[in-house]
Amino acid sequence: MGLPEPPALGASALPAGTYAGRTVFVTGGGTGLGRAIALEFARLGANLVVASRKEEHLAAARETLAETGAKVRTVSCDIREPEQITAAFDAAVESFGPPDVLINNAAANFPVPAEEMSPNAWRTVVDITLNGTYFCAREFARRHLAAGTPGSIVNIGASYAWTGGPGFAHSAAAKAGVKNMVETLAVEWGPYGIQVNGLVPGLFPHEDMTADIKGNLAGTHDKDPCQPAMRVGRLRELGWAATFLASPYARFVSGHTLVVDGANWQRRGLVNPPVVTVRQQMGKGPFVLP
Ligand SMILES: CCCCCCCCCCC/C=C/C(=O)SCCNC(=O)CCNC(=O)[C@H](O)C(C)(C)COP(=O)(O)OP(=O)(O)OC[C@H]1O[C@@H](n2cnc3c(N)ncnc32)[C@H](O)[C@@H]1OP(=O)(O)O
Ligand SMILES: NC(=O)C1=CN([C@@H]2O[C@H](COP(=O)(O)OP(=O)(O)OC[C@H]3O[C@@H](n4cnc5c(N)ncnc54)[C@H](OP(=O)(O)O)[C@@H]3O)[C@@H](O)[C@H]2O)C=CC1
Repeated sequence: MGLPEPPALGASALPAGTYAGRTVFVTGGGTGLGRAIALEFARLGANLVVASRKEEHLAAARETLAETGAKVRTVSCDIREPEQITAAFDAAVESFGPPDVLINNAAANFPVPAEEMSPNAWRTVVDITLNGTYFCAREFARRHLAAGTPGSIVNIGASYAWTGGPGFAHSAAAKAGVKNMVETLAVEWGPYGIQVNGLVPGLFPHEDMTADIKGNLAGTHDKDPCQPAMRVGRLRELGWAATFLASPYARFVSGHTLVVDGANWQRRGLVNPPVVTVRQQMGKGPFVLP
């Protein structure tokens, strides 16, 4: 049986118009989970700013969000580059005024055994996932602190921030940093009216997943018997959690990271199954020095 299915797409726990007149800035909002999150804010009346590198992804955001009637601005931006982030926020202000909410969703990841990872591969994932998240939060907060206005930040994380992530050493370390940053920044910026929270998706397969990750998920299906929920996450479930965390109904929630994964990260057996190395899971032979 597993956990019941959620209400249908289009339903909402929050009152209609909760975000009317508000602007939400979503990094990586043209694909997968970022687009699903942006969609839920749009349904609740927000203006959306979507920032990422690729025009095809920005076009996808415009197309999806247009269906809701929301006003949308897309901006080309690599979050590794602080000056591009400043320019993206300037563009947001030009269209709608200062963003009220920042969804730090953009990230990078690919499975690779730690011993095979190049220094540049490590740096790239940490630079996008950890540094880029901080640079965006910094830009958002500086503007609010200078103006004396409140705001809300939601950083998208991953449960291997707590558990470690064999096969994803770079991303797991970066996400641990992201979770820790939530706790620090919530305290530093709370006195100025800025909430900072984390939101951790469990397994939410989607069409935009990179080939590497899709390939490794080939055996996973909708009613996933490997998870306590006996199913994977529905994209709207993450969108609903994000709209709640950033809403007026969650004003006293700050410094918290909410896990939306049907308890998958808590799963343990009475007896451990045999260890299968990351190399075996990825179909690789023994490591040899190049
Ligand atoms: C093993 C079991 C698997 C189970 C599956 C479970 C899956 C659950 C995952 C749940 C958590 C998910 C977290 C996520 O973050 S999902 C988000 C993923 N989305 C993306 O990553 C989108 C953005 N990604 C990218 O743009 C690119 O993939 C990249 C991160 C590589 C950045 O692109 P950029 O153009 O800046 O970088 P380069 O192509 O120049 O590459 C930089 C270095 O990285 C090396 N590299 C790239 N890909 C791989 C790879 N697949 N394996 C090893 N190394 C890789 C590349 O060679 C460069 O290094 P060098 O210069 O040294 O060659
Ligand atoms: N899907 C899942 O099951 C899980 C996802 N997560 C987290 O959820 C979030 C979304 O993941 P998901 O939707 O699956 O992944 P996607 O690969 O679909 O999305 C990643 C997004 O990040 C953007 N991005 C990547 N690098 C940069 C950059 N340097 N500058 C700006 N934007 C960038 C990409 O856009 P562009 O290429 O246009 O730059 C893309 O839209 C991530 O934080 C991920 O770690 C966590 C656990 C599980």
